[in-house]
Amino acid sequence: MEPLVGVIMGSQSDWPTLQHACQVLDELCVPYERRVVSAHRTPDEMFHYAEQAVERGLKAIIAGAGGAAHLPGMVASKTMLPVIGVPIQTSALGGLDSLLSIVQMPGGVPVATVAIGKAGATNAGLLAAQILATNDHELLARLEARRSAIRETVLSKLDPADGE
Ligand SMILES: Nc1c(C(=O)O)ncn1[C@@H]1O[C@H](COP(=O)(O)O)[C@@H](O)[C@H]1O
Repeated sequence: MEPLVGVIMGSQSDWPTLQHACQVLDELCVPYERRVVSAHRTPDEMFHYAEQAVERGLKAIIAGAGGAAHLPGMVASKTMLPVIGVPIQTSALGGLDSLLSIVQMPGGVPVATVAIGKAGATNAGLLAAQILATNDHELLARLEARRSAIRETVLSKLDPADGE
């Protein structure tokens, strides 16, 4: 199946975080591709990737980067696809550097920014799936089932001291 979501990251070292977005897409049977591409280290390839994304059939891009995290914003500047930015946790500044680099886009070029790290990557996968589900009833049903399962888990553990 042709990929509908592009999962890109500034470095292979971001994979432990971005794999959580891919796990969600796998779980929901959303076809995706994954690739390392960097605004800083491979700028020409990054522009090419962003420029070709629509005509290659992608519907959303998840872009993770750490530190001076320019990748999501630069990709967003070169495509009309929705771009979801995932801030990578960093050892120097805890990921606040990544978060602020991604979230503070100038008006006119949006990046949908999620939380730092694993939970953010998971939500990025879900958000991409929810965008696709606006046009896919079966995917919507899978998302609803996943949400119901979360609800059931919480309801089954209402007493926080259960199991002590
Ligand atoms: N923020 C960016 C960009 C970019 O924004 O284009 N390219 C790489 N990086 C980040 O550099 C960090 C360290 O990378 P290395 O581990 O390869 O040194 C990674 O978190 C990556 O996302």
